[in-house]
Amino acid sequence: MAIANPVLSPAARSTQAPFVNEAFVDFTLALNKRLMQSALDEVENQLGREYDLVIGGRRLRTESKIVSTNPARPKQVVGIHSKAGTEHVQQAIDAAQTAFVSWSRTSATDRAGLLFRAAGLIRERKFEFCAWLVYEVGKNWGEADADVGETIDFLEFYGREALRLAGATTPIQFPGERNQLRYLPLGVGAVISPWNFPFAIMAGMTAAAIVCGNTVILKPSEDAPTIAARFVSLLEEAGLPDGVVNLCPGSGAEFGSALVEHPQTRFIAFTGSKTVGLQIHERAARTQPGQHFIKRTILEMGGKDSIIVDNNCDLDAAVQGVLASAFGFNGQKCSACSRAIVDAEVYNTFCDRLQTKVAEIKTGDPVENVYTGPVISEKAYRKVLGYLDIAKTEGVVINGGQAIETPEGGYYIAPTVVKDVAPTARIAQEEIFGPVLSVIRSKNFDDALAIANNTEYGLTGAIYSNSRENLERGQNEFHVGNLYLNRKCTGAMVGAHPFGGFNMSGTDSKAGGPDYLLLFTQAQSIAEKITKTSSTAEEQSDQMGM
Ligand SMILES: NC(=O)c1ccc[n+]([C@@H]2O[C@H](COP(=O)([O-])OP(=O)(O)OC[C@H]3O[C@@H](n4cnc5c(N)ncnc54)[C@H](O)[C@@H]3O)[C@@H](O)[C@H]2O)c1
Ligand SMILES: N[C@@H](CCC=O)C(=O)O
Repeated sequence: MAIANPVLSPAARSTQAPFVNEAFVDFTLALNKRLMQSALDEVENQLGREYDLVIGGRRLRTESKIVSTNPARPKQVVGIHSKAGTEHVQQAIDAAQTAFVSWSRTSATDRAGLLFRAAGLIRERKFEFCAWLVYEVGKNWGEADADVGETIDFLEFYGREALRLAGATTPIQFPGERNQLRYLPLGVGAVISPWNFPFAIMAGMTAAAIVCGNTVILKPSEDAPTIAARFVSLLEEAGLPDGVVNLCPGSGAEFGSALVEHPQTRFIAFTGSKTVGLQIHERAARTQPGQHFIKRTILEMGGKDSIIVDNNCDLDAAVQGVLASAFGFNGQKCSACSRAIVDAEVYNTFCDRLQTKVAEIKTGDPVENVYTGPVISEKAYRKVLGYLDIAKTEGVVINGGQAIETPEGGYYIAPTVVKDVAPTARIAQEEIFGPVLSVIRSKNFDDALAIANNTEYGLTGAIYSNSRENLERGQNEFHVGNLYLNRKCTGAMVGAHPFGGFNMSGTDSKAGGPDYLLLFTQAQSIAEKITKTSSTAEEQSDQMGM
């Protein structure tokens, strides 16, 4: 199915044009609403299909399956996926290794071209991909569009970045030598992705790896394999050679860890939880028999992100920013605000205004495009409900605090605000990854900064303040990878907000930034002495001082 979007971008952008972020779809326009509705209808007709593993371009069907279901209606099957077991690891590595021989020698222009064509195809089918995200992970239309838009951005951005890297030179040419600096691919790598940005993060890590000449085994989340399968098919349509991306949905603990430990896996690009990220870090560090390189790990992990609300700020803007950051996609973002640290002078007013606004949030089936939908799975639902029990002992619940039951049995939890939470309380320290916000009172700005820095994480943070001095102090003292001033702490844009966290939030890889591709390469420096036989006419005349 190809649903074109005549409003936004009728044609793929010129690859020569400077990068610009993909425009968001305006769902208030009747035409876009209609296009989205018909995409939802068409995708609904495709739910429940079977998808195979893709290894070396061949489809492989397994007995064992991963069944992906709609979190809003858990009985609705989105896709049935062949499940890679540990026995598929070697097969996938071999296919990737074979493909590496030619893909690593393919020009940067051709590799970037693949990304640009894929971006163009996704742009043409934007509503269709949004619909898949609505069904598979419960995003509302705007959140789905942001995920699809970010995917296009990653493809367009990394394509251009690869061309830029291909033109790298040494800062100087040493007299009498010809000096080169080349960024070579690493080899075969693992891409292990989470379910919460199942398109953008999965496709972004994959695209970055392959545009540098690497080949990969892609292991998407068990909660979102369908979007990955559709992405790999689209890459094939865009001209992906066999074996460059090998799609292996599988269990993280089994297939994922076997892949990480394999002696031929040269790098692991992972985005997910702290616990799994640290396990990967440890396993990858252990040298396996036959391994002759140090594995590289690119690990982006969880967050416990704070917004500081200063006593002199625009309080309505702060309420709005906290609400959007805490409850956008039900707080299921690593960047989500789960701690509002509010100055004592404005604390009560802030809590009252926030309570009123949160009470207006509509929760329901994302197909209807409501603000918040279900959490991803029964496991997540149970985990968040467990934290709601803890919340009742650690603060005063002023919104939500319970599940919302529906006839379809969706995993809904009411947007929850807990005030008077101590900075060291469990709900103020542990990543809940659901619609639960703790509000913490601070004595003054110093106290607010100390509280903001008191978790093991360091991903995003924001400050609402009208004091230049405090905003500047925040820039020096609020220790997070992505700091936002007088705006929400979610919604990083490719190119503008390179994304990645400090401390236990990860290796600060800065996805969507100018340094990201370097992580997927090894730089080689070549120096050739200029001799009569090796030099060009120009170099010979330079040598002779002409
Ligand atoms: N920092 C970021 O950029 C960022 C972005 C998105 C999500 N996240 C984080 O991701 C988490 C939510 O995603 P999730 O629930 O999918 O995370 P997760 O860690 O449970 O799973 C992530 C991926 O790792 C795989 N996996 C699980 N165990 C493994 C193992 N032992 N070895 C190898 N792979 C294994 C999973 O199958 C999945 O594909 C949250 O903590 C969130 O903060 C971080
Ligand atoms: N990049 C996203 C968060 C990704 C993690 O979940 C944001 O900026 O909100």
